[in-house]
Amino acid sequence: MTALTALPAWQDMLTAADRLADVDMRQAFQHDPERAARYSLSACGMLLDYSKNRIDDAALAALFELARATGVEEQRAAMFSGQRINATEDRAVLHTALRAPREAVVEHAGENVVPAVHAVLDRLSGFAQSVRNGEWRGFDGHAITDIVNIGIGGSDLGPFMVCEALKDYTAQHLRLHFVSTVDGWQLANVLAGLNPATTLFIVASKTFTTQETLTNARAARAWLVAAGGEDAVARHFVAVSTNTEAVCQFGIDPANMFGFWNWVGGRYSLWSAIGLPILLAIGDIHFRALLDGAHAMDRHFATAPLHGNMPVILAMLGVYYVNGMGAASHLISPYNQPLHRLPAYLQQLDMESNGKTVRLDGDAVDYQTGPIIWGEPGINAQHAYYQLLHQGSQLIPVDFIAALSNPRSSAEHQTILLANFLAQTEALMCGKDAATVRAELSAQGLDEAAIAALLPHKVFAGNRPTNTLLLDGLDPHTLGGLVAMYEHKVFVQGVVWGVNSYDQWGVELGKQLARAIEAELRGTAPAGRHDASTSRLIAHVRSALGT
Ligand SMILES: O=P(O)(O)OC[C@H]1O[C@H](O)[C@H](O)[C@@H](O)[C@@H]1O
Repeated sequence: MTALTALPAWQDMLTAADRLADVDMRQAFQHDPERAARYSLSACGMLLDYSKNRIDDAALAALFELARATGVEEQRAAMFSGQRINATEDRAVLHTALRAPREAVVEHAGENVVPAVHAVLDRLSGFAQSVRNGEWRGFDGHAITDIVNIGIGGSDLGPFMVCEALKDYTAQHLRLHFVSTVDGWQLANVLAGLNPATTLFIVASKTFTTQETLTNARAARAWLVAAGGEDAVARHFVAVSTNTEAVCQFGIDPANMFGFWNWVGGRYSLWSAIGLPILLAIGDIHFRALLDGAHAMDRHFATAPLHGNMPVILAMLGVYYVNGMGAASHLISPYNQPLHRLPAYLQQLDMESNGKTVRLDGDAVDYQTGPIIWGEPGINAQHAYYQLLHQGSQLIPVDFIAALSNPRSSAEHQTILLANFLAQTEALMCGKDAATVRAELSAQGLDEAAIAALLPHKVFAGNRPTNTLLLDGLDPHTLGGLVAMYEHKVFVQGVVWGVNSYDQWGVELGKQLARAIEAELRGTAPAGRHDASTSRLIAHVRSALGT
């Protein structure tokens, strides 16, 4: 038994989950007229209603006690104050410093990092402004029309998600493109529509060693040089990285490089220079509003008591379902189309952070950790996989997310969208019992035999948990708060489970093996020792490649 499962608060959480696994939430609402108000809170332009969960005051008390007992408050203070909580990489975790106001003081290794953060931000703003207003010219004197961000993982998902989410704030005259995969189809497809003389490439890589990114960057560079010569590189390539040496080696002038720091995790980096595509798309004022929104959530997370703390509430509900009720996944259901990349972004944020089975102290866990995060825009999902949510055998907690203000959508569209949004959480909780189904079928004139045959298929058990998040609008400030809220949710869960949410050793093995297989596929290395399946597949691929 680990220290975690031996905690009285852990046992109390399990007891509460046992007691409430089959609670009838409908009855809980009937018995407590204050339930919806009591289990709701507003912060940072968002209303969170978590009343449609299998909880009561005692269960919540156990969950907050578990957070306290596992040191969430101490670890939170340690993170904000720059302690090296990413122990396996011996690094601080200070993405919160990236959105700290200019006058704030955040110490790292005895130095206030905020002035350096703002110095890079100011440089980025100046550069973005010159591209946006056409002062920055390409090799033949024309202004930039297209920006291609070349990056993967945290150097792609965050900027891409935000650029999509804030489309309404985007400069019309600049087109953004994101190239991430080393399936050369993607780069070829993007470049096919572009003019080298008016295209700016951002090579975004924290480490500047990522094979996919460097392969794409080399190909893009060759494409540019073929049109504009070597001298064109300085006008058309900028780099975002923590690795100045590798940027120089690649052939990008450090004057065209924007740096950040190893205390910013890749999946927590959209607030840093990695956010350059966002800055180019939405401009300085809106980018700073995004940072301010995230900062407001940082303050909320740092100061609100656990029971009134959005990220803590969401995190502990998640722990409750994973460990108390066996939920294996968690669905993210945004109803605003511009949030279509939010689930993918949160997949990396959550699963790369908490998809671990070894605790920080080196011991194996004896409990489940991070759930599978999945999702698509909600209304499309209603017409696809919601069947499984309503009548499937899995317990799948859902976050329903929608913006109240949606200026580009007509009142007609918005009303229908929100009606569906609300109806789903109601249906998931209330379900439809046999008596109601029977009455409906009988009103349709079905005879008793037909009713008996159809009835079990049309019953909805209900009692399925959801959180409802209503955003005032899908604006930069609120989006910043929403993203920061999920960052902190992941942090809290990581603390409870005792894992290091800030490393990602699990992605290394595949990369290591790929290097060896790559040489075999090229025919530059003899056949290696593989399992029979892999050897046979390598031979099959080699014959297709003709090597
Ligand atoms: O920004 P980079 O150093 O190129 O890294 C890009 C991505 O690749 C890695 O494999 C990690 O799994 C991610 O956490 C990271 O965001």
